[in-house]
Amino acid sequence: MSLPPPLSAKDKNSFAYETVKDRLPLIVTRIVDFLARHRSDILHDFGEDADRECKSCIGAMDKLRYEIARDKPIVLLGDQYPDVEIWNRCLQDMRNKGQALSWFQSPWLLVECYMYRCIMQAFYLTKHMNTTDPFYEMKQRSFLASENAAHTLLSQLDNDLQMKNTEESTLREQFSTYMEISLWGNRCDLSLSAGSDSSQNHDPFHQLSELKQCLLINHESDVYQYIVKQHSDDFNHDIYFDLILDNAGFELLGDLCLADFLISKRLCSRLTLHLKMMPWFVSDATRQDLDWLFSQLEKSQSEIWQKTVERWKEHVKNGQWIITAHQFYTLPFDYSQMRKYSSDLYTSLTNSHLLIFKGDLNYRKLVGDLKWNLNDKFDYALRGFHPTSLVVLRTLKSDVQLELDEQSINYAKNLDSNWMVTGQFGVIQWWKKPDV
Ligand SMILES: O=P(O)(O)OC[C@H]1O[C@](O)(CO)[C@@H](O)[C@@H]1O
Ligand SMILES: [Mn+2]
Repeated sequence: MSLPPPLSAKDKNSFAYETVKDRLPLIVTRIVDFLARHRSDILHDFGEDADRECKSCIGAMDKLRYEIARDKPIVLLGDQYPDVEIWNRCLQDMRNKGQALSWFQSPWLLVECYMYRCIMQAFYLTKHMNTTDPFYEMKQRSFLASENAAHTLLSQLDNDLQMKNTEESTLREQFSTYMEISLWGNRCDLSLSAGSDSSQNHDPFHQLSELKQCLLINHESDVYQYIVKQHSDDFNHDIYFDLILDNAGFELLGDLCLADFLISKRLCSRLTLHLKMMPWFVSDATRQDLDWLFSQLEKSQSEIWQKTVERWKEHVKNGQWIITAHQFYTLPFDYSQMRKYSSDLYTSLTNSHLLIFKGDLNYRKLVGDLKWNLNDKFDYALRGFHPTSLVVLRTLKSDVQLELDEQSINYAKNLDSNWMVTGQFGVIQWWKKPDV
């Protein structure tokens, strides 16, 4: 199988170059700010030892920034986190094959993942800060600034779920609505804006019809037909879905609304939510972010928020929602390598009827972050990652996209010359596993 080369910052006209040159150092700078702001609290709460650790984290961030800017070699990791061995083996293998290992010369996916892993290494090497999430303030702030939109969303969900014996056409419409709410929530990510505001201020339902024109691929009805078929093939059997989550905050809220809708309307009987095991790409959701979101709903004055979180906790308690975080999602591999490096995860996904992947990074990993042509086939780009049928809900924030027709390309280009990287456009792209 001949494959295109990986996206890389060595190509000076690429978004990868811009990201490694400007965006990544800015993200590291924001962590220095974060640490500097909290240093006196850390000293006060945990003493001199912790203060020294805070200083060492600041030093590690400065060093990281310098090494990125100077295109220094990528070196092996040295903390005690359980994934170190696999990371180092990957880096060592690349070195043995004579591949360049530096910030601007290596594949973009590798260096971008490596940066977040290096950030966490600095924290993992401390005694007092090894559970600190350097992005938590940004994530929480962005959710709190989206409170009105969150209220509108949860009220509408409450209405829709109260409706009993929903007609088929209404159910179909509601399915589209929650898919699109989840999709456009992906505009609210913080790594693209290097952590500055990305809150949702508008009525999310109102915006949907307007946003239709930004939807460059819409396979919603294929997905719906597929789900209906799963039910009609065997009325009584259990239907399992997996939702591979992306960002915390308003995006996560929208994803949970979709997950709730799918369970409550019995479109599936069990849904597994996949989180990240460590802070990742600034805004990606961890278990702590999910717990924090639940606590915000619980302590709210709003009856609807409280009722919603009660229902969500019930889904977890009765096993209809399974919450998990696998190490694979924070390794530098793309999804075609999952079977080799995390066969347990791959096998569990083969038991699912539908995988819903959220966001840009998941898309990059599905297609290997390679320099595909816009009209290349999505099926081909998956390179054998075929555990089960899948759909991606993604806004475009990097210069890779598959199977886009000429008309849509021209349309988007005319509206915005940077159409591939601003998050303005989105796709709902579907791949069906062939029947055997
Ligand atoms: O949260 P998402 O949708 O995966 O987006 C993260 C994207 O933002 C960027 O970090 C911007 O640099 C991309 O590299 C990445 O693909
Ligand atoms: Mn993300």
